[in-house]
Amino acid sequence: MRLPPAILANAEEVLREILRFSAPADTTLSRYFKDHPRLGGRERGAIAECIYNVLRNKSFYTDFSEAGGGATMRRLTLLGMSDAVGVESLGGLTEEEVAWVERIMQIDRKLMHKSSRSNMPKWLFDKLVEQMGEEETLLLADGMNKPAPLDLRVNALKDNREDVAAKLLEAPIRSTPTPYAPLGLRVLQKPALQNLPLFKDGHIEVQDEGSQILSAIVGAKRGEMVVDFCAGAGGKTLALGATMRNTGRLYAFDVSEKRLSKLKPRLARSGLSNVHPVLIAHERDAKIKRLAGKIDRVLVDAPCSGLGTLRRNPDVKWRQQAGAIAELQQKQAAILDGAARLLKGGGRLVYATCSFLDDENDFIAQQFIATHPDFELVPMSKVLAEQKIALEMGDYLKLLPHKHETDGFFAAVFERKPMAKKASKDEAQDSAE
Ligand SMILES: C[S@@+](CC[C@H](N)C(=O)[O-])C[C@H]1O[C@@H](n2cnc3c(N)ncnc32)[C@H](O)[C@@H]1O
Repeated sequence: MRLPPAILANAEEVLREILRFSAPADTTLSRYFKDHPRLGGRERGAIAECIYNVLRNKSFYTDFSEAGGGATMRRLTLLGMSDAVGVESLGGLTEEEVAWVERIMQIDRKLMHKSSRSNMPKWLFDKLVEQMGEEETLLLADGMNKPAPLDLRVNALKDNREDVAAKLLEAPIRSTPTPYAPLGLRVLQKPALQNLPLFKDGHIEVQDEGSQILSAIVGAKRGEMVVDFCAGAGGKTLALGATMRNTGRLYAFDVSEKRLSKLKPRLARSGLSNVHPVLIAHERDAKIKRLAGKIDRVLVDAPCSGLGTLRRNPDVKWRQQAGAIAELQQKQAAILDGAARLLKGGGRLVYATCSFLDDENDFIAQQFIATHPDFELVPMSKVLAEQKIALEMGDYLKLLPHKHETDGFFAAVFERKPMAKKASKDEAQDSAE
């Protein structure tokens, strides 16, 4: 059955708003659906897919939508919808529009100019070509333009991967073990999980395999003192707490009360009682100073451009500005420096981002080592071997969708050298402040 013509008008209306890029696309879309309760499930699905198609393929679509007659926004919507449901499923199109869409759909996208083919803003395309070459940039762009699969992490406190897979199958939801993360399951469809007892009782959490790997390389152990410095809504906190088998102390710091408040219901489901959420004002907060030199492991999942999550949030590449990266770098370095003070001798500091830009990754890691002689880099190959994760990496973790089928993630691990007597005394004084 064809979709009613009004759906195109709805999609065009919300697309116009989203392309102003004044708010994240998913926020605008949810609000639009709330304001239009009469839209049914199929219509909502088609509109959402149309919007995400436009965000993923904006350069390609725009090249063709700006030429010819008719309003550009209508043409963008037509292309997004046709890629979503097929032009034959759209009601209310003129013959001319159908012919135009069919013509565009037949174009071999590989023949387009490389920058358009990448569907990225020019500054980002140029930066990536400089960083990894043109061929790799296009592969990355293609990988980032595919929707992400749905990954789950099994809560080892409550269940194991095999049993969860069997229980999911009863639902019936088919899943396969993730290739690298030991507790991950990749779900082959996109089912609603919220009402499943497995979810409500905290046996599973939704978490990209990359994020699970990142939590694993922190290497948190039973009885340790651990800090998740930028905990947000606690995706990685929950994984760390379970790795610690609900023992020791795990501090979840963040400057955002709103984000930390989202951790609470997740904590309740998870069964963890070793987690202590702490709202901090900034990375030099007195609450942090009290713990200086006392912590075994610190994860800094730093605020970043978020470009590694383009599979889920394709609007990020259009919303992010080239100039914002320098500002982020300053913040990243400051947070890392603040977090480093927490570690005891022999303790490990993990710096992570969900970005694939060297500026936010290698650069920050190298700058940290150059300015912190009391730390040394632990090669990622060593860290991964310790965790028995079968991934080949050099000094750093660099996960990319076209290579590992995960979001884009970066991580570097530093170990604090055993502290000299004087340094320990200084830290003790710090912590007394
Ligand atoms: C990439 S997000 C963290 C995501 C989270 N770890 C997770 O797994 O869901 C970065 C977080 O850093 C927080 N943040 C920003 N500035 C900070 C600061 N100075 N100290 C601590 N956290 C900060 C942000 O509020 C945000 O929640």
